[in-house]
Amino acid sequence: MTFGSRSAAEVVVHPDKNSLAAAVAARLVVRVLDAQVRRGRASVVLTGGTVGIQLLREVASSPASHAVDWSRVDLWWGDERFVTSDDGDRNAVQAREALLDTLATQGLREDAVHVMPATDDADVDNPADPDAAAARYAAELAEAARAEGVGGSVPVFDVLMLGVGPDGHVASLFPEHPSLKEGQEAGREVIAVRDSPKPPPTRLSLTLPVITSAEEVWLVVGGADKADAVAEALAGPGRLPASLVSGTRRTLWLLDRDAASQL
Ligand SMILES: O=C1O[C@H](COP(=O)(O)O)[C@@H](O)[C@H](O)[C@H]1O
Repeated sequence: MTFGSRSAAEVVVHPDKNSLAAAVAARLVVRVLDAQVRRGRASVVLTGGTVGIQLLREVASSPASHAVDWSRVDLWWGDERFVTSDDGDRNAVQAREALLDTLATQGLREDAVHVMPATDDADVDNPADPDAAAARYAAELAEAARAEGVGGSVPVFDVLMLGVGPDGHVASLFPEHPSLKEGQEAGREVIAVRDSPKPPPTRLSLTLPVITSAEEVWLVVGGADKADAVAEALAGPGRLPASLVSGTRRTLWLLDRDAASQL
């Protein structure tokens, strides 16, 4: 895979984490509606993390979300912790609790909820092997791309959301971690990350070329502990994975005032 064309970063600052989560939720509902009008369906890549999960709760309680036809939405994940499927550390478990259980009663199809593999999946040949799990998720992406007839190895992502760690990581792509370079050199869509600097140690992640293939990439960041990473990433491409992501049409940094305080 090659990197998509880069769009320039736009920055929107909200007063605090709560208003950030509510505003991103509203923006997400509109983006999904627009995609459905334009191409009949919508495909969203979810993130874990504090604000990433809080914004899902906001969607669940938003009257506007009833305007969406959830039976025509696909959900993917940017990264996942490679633990058992019921582990509360999993981004997918947190997302189900925050939003997806609600959307299941509003038409969201279970086969459109593309969770990343877990260590206890019955259909993973070697459940303990994160590389096999990464390959299986890559195959699921390729199958979706084939079904859409878009060519390439991943489907259209209308919007891909990311949190940013205080160290500048996005998804489970950590600065200077060997998996970052290895995944790219091997041309992989999904990588296994071992010895993650943030627990749990084993994770799965989309790679930079897949992330940058999304039409819109939204970096959703709240908190003063992220301010230095945000400022460094927005200064231009460099050491931090957060500085290397962009959407083909739009790159939005959605911040609270604390996260924006070093700009
Ligand atoms: O480990 C992870 O962390 C990031 C950021 O989380 P936050 O709680 O500091 O906002 C998150 O985006 C990622 O999906 C997750 O696996």
